[in-house]
Amino acid sequence: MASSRTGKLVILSGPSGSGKTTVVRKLLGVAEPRLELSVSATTRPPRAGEVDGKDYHFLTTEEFLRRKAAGEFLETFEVFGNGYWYGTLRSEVERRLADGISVLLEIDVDGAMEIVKQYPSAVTIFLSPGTEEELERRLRGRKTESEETIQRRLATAKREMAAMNKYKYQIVNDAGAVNETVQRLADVIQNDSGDDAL
Ligand SMILES: Nc1nc2c(ncn2[C@@H]2O[C@H](COP(=O)(O)OP(=O)(O)O)[C@@H](O)[C@H]2O)c(=O)[nH]1
Ligand SMILES: Nc1ncnc2c1ncn2[C@@H]1O[C@H](COP(=O)(O)OP(=O)(O)O)[C@@H](O)[C@H]1O
Repeated sequence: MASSRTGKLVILSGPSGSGKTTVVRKLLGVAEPRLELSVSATTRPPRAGEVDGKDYHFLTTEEFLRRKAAGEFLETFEVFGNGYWYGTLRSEVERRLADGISVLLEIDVDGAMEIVKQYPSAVTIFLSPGTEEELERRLRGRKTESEETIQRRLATAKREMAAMNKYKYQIVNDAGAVNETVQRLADVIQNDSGDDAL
């Protein structure tokens, strides 16, 4: 039977390397009630092991801009100033919420604030890596980026950390404590009352 209640919209942000992908993978398995991930669209190339339609919808810039013009996105953002676009597709979010299924968005700070304007009761969570040193260690440990990209991401991280108090919840993903972080996320999402985020 379809639920008469709409699902919760959960927004998770945090600097690149804070551990979003790692904790979200585990969270989807344990969250109650059911939580599904919105797969974003991007024009950046896939990393080794990333699957189209699962990690992202990988689009050409032409296709991305065509769909943007057609109004298919809730928000779009050119994240690192390097020409790559990211965006949340309406088709990933609207139907599920109406069907009573909660949806998780893993998006950057600017995108998050755009969405909150449209969904003021969204559950907004900022994931922080603890310290700057820990963030740098994780970015280097992942071995997926060039030195230039790492430096750019560290600079962006400082700007993003400054926005953390715009989120309803702040969670530190302590080194070696992934399972604890996942549990805290699950608790926050389950217990949020739906009061407006701002
Ligand atoms: N605004 C917006 N940001 C997004 C979206 N999808 C991903 N991002 C953000 O884009 C940034 C870069 O993501 P990605 O290239 O996968 O790198 P990662 O953060 O290191 O995994 C991260 O801050 C994501 O949260 C989206 O649909 N909209
Ligand atoms: N709590 C943690 N302690 C130590 N390392 C972590 C923790 N969470 C994530 N990592 C590692 O840090 C790196 C960045 O995590 P990732 O999930 O890719 O971050 P993001 O999606 O935010 O960019 C990965 O190599 C991951 O295994």
